[in-house]
Amino acid sequence: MIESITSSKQAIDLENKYGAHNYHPLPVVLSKGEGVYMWDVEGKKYYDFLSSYSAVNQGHCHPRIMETLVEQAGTLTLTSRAFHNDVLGPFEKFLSEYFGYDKVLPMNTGAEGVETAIKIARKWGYEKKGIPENQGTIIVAENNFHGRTTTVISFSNDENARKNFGPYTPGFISIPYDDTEALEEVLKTHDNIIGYLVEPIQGEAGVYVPKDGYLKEVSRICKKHGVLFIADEIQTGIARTGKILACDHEEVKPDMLILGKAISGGFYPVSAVLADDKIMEVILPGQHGSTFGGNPLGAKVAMTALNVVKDERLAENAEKLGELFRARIQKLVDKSPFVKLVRGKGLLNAVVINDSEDSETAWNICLALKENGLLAKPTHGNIIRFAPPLVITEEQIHECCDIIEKTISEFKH
Ligand SMILES: Cc1ncc(COP(=O)(O)O)c(CNc2cccc(C(=O)O)c2)c1O
Repeated sequence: MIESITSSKQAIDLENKYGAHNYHPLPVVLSKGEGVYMWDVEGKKYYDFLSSYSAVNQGHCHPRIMETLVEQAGTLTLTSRAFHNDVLGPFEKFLSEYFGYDKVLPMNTGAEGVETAIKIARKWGYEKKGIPENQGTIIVAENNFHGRTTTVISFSNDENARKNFGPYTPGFISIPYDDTEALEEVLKTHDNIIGYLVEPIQGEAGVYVPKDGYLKEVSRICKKHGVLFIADEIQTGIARTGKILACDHEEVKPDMLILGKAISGGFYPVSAVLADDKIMEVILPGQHGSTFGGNPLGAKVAMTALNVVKDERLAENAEKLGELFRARIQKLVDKSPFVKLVRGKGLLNAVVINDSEDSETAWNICLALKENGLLAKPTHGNIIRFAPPLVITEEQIHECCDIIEKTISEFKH
């Protein structure tokens, strides 16, 4: 029997009783989404300022993507890779040309994309670079977030994400983020380095935007030492930061590109690893894959979702309205005791609340924002991420800044 929900409390009670408690959501139960808006079970309307962690850049239930989903869902959803189908090839060509790589390996979730990139990079290290088998090392950045699988949390330094999930996968070394001297030092003092896996902007760590030129320098150093620059653009990609890719701000092309989230506009899990032939050719039949990887339904949805990004000039909109957002919130920084700073790129922004890491202030401000019709959530402790769908208008950004200003100016500890 499927229980129909008539109240938010009823939904939350069901989750508490029957669901694993692996999240701590804000106390709101959503039942409808459209563009930049979501509605809860009681019919209250909200601005979505999280976009499902940048998976809904095109806005909720985008009509063009929905039409593609419905049409393909009634035609052919899944063949497995045991057989060909008439969508995968066109999808792989479309994605390769859209991002400028020779080949694509399609998967489903972001973490699967990261795991896939690690496997390909390792194989390249052993078979192309001549690193002794099982002795390869991939450099990662401290405070990284690349997903929740066992290998990925093995190189996390977030104790909450890794404690009691061991034994951990070896073969990773951490360096400080936004520190190219540390990268160069590791490359000079360690053998068997395969590559550097890094987020162009660290999202979960709290929207840490590196110094201008960081990515260009990372690319130069990796080339100089013959190691792979592996960019995880799962959260920063697909127009979120004001360019199609965050790497585009510095006109660098990573050796391996990992995509997910908004590649399919929030309709269907699609992720992908892109690389040129000299890297991707190390993967031979039977060496990697997934039941749903590259399926016709997800592939068709992703092509429409990516066309929407360009047709609706979402990167340009993110660039313009991101500047406007930060300028408005900066005024708040100047006058409110609660707001320490605002930072970000395009429409990936965060506000650092003027309180200790372990305070409840950021959480309580998000509760107050919810009451005022805007949904956002702290990334860590005292940092609130603000990331609306990229279809937001100038008028809506101003209305949201009004809500944020009102909420913070009325906020009492
Ligand atoms: C940079 C980056 N890389 C990999 C992942 C993993 O993607 P998947 O979640 O699709 O496996 C992310 C995901 N980012 C992210 C951010 C906040 C919460 C959550 C969550 O697991 O609820 C995920 C991410 O932000």
